[in-house]
Amino acid sequence: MGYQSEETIFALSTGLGRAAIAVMRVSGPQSASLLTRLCGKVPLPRKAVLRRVWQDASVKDNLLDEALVLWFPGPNSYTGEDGFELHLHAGPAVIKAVAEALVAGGARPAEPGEFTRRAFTNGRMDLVEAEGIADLVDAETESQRKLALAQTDGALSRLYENWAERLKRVLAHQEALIDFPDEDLPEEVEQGLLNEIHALIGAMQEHLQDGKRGERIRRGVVFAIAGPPNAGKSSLLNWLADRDAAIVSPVAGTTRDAIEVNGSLAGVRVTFVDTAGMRETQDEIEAEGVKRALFHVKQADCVLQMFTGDMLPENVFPGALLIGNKTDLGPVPAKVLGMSVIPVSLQTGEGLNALRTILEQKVEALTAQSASGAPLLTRARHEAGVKEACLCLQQALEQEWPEMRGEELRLAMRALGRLTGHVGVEDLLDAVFGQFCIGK
Ligand SMILES: Nc1nc2c(c(=O)[nH]1)N(C=O)[C@@H](CNc1ccc(C(=O)N[C@@H](CCC(=O)O)C(=O)O)cc1)CN2
Ligand SMILES: Nc1nc2c(ncn2[C@@H]2O[C@H](COP(=O)(O)OP(=O)(O)OP(=O)(O)O)[C@@H](O)[C@H]2O)c(=O)[nH]1
Ligand SMILES: [Mg+2]
Repeated sequence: MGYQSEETIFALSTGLGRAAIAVMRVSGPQSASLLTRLCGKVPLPRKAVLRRVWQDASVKDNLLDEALVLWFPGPNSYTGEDGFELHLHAGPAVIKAVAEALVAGGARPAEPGEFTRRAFTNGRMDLVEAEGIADLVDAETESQRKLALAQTDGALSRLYENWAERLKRVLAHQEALIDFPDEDLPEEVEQGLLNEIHALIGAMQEHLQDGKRGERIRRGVVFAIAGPPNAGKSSLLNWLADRDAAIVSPVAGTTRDAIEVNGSLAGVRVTFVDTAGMRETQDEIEAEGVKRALFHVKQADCVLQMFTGDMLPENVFPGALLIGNKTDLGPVPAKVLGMSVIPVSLQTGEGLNALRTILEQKVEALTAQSASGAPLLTRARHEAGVKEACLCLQQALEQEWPEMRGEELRLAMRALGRLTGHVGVEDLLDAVFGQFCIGK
């Protein structure tokens, strides 16, 4: 059994704003007495019942609402402790009155992510699965949903746990070599151990090299739109956004600040960043805009490099897609510096369907799952942990002394343990759960 929380917490688990129903969620040791206080008695576990909700049901004082009530006794509930839900009429006054009744009964408002934090502390899920739940709540696209769901289901946890298991066996063999150096342990023990370390390093490197795919799906694929002034970059952004997000004008140097628009392509979340036209300029503000444009070009997963037939680019940004605009005014070459050009006219719409298809293909290529179907790396926290474990294993291979090798193996083990939250993560928890929304 995990620890027992002392405090009973509550939060509105459904969003604010006009709605029919609001779910008030409660968890902690005083749940049963609170539920009795508000509704008179505790219903059967997980059976929805319709009850009147009072400020104090024992004296039928001050009726607050009529609600659907669900009782979730621990330890098999979401949080692992006693809890209940009130499905209320979603008026702000109802919610406020019920919150006040809960406070009067001894509960306090929950911190962001506190329900899931309790689920973690009570051993209902590990840290990677908890992060998956936060991502599932935030998921806006189909690919984000699938990635997060796989993670809540433990696919990524199982990968990390499998490494930790294998490492534990390596460490046990290493300890045997330390404790019985002169005994006749078979030669194969040391060779087998080294082979396994190599295999683990290989698996970790493959996971890391699976690149930024998982992170791209989770955070969105970023396209930066760059090129000289007046090429039609803001016109392209507005077409992609399907609204007037950026100012379009015949004046060269119109856009200064980078303008970001979110959308979805091929079921993937994408961000398009329109930037200032790049040129030498005396204007201080425009120069700052150009600086920011270069920053976004560097950060982007793919650059949409725009130009027109009368000002061909002298160089191409790495991995860029070349877009030749204003075909209505004159032809653009089929190739520039050996690279194919996508001809379009934002004015007439010519070539835009083809462009959309190319962008969808690009997004698919940037986020494609590996053929093995192995779970993807999704967060910088995981990347750092796997990198650290991998580095320790590489250092273990370089140690002459068995004791030193053992130490590096233990450090690798610890790095993996911190990933899933099985060891020494107290310092991490505020950072992980602070990113959740209230009521989760
Ligand atoms: N109204 C409501 N909808 C919800 C949730 C919730 O807590 N409340 N969830 C929460 O995020 C998600 C579903 N997750 C859930 C997880 C466990 C249980 C549950 O009833 N557990 C049982 C034990 C089940 C068993 O082990 O057999 C229990 O509480 O006794 C319910 C929902 C999404 N939808
Ligand atoms: N004829 C024609 N004009 C276009 C086309 N696309 C954009 N324009 C015009 O070109 C001008 C510049 O367009 P913008 O989209 O503001 O260009 P920009 O690249 O964002 O320019 P800066 O922000 O100054 O760097 C505007 O007057 C647009 O209406 C096109 O395909 N054909
Ligand atoms: Mg512009």
